[in-house]
Amino acid sequence: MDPTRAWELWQKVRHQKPLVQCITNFVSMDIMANTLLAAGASPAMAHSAQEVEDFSKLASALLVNVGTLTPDWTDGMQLAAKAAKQNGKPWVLDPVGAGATPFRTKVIMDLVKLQPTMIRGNASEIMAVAGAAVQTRGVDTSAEVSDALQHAQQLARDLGCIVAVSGAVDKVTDGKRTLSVRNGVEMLTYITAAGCSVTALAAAFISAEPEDPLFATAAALSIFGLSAELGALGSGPGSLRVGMMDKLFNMTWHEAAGQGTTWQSQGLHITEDAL
Ligand SMILES: Nc1ncnc2c1ncn2[C@@H]1O[C@H](COP(=O)(O)OP(=O)(O)O)[C@@H](O)[C@H]1O
Ligand SMILES: Cc1ncsc1CCOP(=O)(O)O
Ligand SMILES: [Mg+2]
Repeated sequence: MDPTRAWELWQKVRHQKPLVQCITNFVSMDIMANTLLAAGASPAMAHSAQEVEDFSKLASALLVNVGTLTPDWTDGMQLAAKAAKQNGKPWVLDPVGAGATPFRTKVIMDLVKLQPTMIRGNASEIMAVAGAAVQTRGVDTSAEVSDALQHAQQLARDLGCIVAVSGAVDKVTDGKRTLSVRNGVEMLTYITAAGCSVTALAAAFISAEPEDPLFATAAALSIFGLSAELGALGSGPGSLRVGMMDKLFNMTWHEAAGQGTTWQSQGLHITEDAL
């Protein structure tokens, strides 16, 4: 696909500066908020059941992430998702560690019933949400994207939502069409909360392109991945975090289009899979 559309959507996000209401885990709060800010959105981390419904009126999108789950957070998650639906705001779910424990899986499946606009997880998380047999290790994947693809497509059809499976090549599907995103670096798997952050970025992108959440999700994954490619300084996860954040802030059109970089970057790389 021509990178122009993803780039223009990004500029729309920057122009609109959507407020993304984030109910997320303690590990990810900092990097997620900074990812949203660097890319041009506006984060607000607010999880109390006392205020999530009021926040929903202000926000352009909601992210729910179950990473560091405790029972006192689940009411806020449910209320926020219901309020987003009622207010016509997109909401996205990051089912961190789905399948790892019965408590976590039950909370996730109850949230899934509230019709998220998009679910993004790694391969084993998406397989667990789809009810497939998978041995979840924790929050990192124990499966390959190829193992999860058919489950993701079925899940998307069953729920009528977008499902994204991240990994070396990300797959984003509505159950009929599937997009592949070939951006990112393997070193991202050594940065905690990279997946959490890209899910939040997708919420921002979907709010700016609500009529095409499939493409908006792929665009967010592609931009996040390319920022990591261009920002990787080569020495390790610490510098990748910094370099990636800088590229989310200052990536140029030439870099997005894969032109004029000093190495072999192809730029934003989204393709549609053959049926
Ligand atoms: N092997 C890889 N090569 C390139 N990019 C990757 C790889 N694994 C994950 N990514 C990227 O890292 C980000 C987080 O994905 P992932 O590690 O699958 O999620 P999680 O952190 O939730 O387990 C995504 O943008 C994804 O595209
Ligand atoms: C390490 C950890 N533990 C609970 S949540 C969390 C962060 C997971 O982030 P990600 O799924 O993006 O790697
Ligand atoms: Mg994750």
